[in-house]
Amino acid sequence: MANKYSVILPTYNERENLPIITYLLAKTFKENKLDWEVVIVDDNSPDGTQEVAKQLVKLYGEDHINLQTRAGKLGLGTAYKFALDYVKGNFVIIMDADFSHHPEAIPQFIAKQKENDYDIVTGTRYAGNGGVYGWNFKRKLISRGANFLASQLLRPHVSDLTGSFRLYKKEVLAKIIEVTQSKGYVFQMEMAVRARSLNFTIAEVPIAFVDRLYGQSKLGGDEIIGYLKGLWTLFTSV
Ligand SMILES: Nc1nc2c(ncn2[C@@H]2O[C@H](COP(=O)(O)OP(=O)(O)O[C@H]3O[C@H](CO)[C@@H](O)[C@H](O)[C@@H]3O)[C@@H](O)[C@H]2O)c(=O)[nH]1
Ligand SMILES: [Mg+2]
Repeated sequence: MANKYSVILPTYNERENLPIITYLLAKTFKENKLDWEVVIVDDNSPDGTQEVAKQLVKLYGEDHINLQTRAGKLGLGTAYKFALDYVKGNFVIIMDADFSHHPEAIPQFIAKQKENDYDIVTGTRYAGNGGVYGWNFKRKLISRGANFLASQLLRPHVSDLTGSFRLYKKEVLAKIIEVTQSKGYVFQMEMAVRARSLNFTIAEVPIAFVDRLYGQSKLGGDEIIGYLKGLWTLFTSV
């Protein structure tokens, strides 16, 4: 059976970004002759993201764009969990909808996965020629601090624990999600830690993370507190 790649795109107020990211995803998959779909999970964004998404379903067809909606903002972690039920591909790519994760890296993820039939390929900003562009000092410090804390407590096997541009075998993602409890941004870190305890193989691809062009980040104080709580729970339980 030929491989199919399902991209899960969680959206909250991504009206401007969604058409362009979808266009670039479609272009990348077509150019590389890959079977693809995008599962959009929109949490009733007040900016009208859903109206834009409905137009995209018409434009690209239901086979390629699957719009799923929830009644309100329920968090990034639960969006992936929710989307998994609708995924038709045997591989799943999770990424942000705001261009911080660029579709052009996807062929590299796929090539890396094939090198050794890896279970997971994760993008890293903190190894090789990876990097972060456009963030202010405070945001860089939060991300570095989150990774440093986690690296001290959890001795990770990946260089970017909080990044969220990743490729999974679908059944691997399902097994990890089954045992992952976090609801917010901390989800990414917990998934990487669970992947290790379940003995899945992980490879890394350096990525350039560029801050969003349109709209605002949804990372707030409550997410940071959620991260610290999640980190502590993992430290004391894994
Ligand atoms: N459906 C849904 N989508 C959400 C929610 N919260 C955020 N999103 C979507 O999730 C993606 C990431 O959100 P951003 O608000 O752009 O995150 P960021 O601050 O740029 O954070 C990035 O860096 C973090 C630290 O490295 C990452 O943990 C995070 O995943 C992301 O890559 C975007 O597509 C955004 O619309 C939510 O509650 N529900
Ligand atoms: Mg972002």
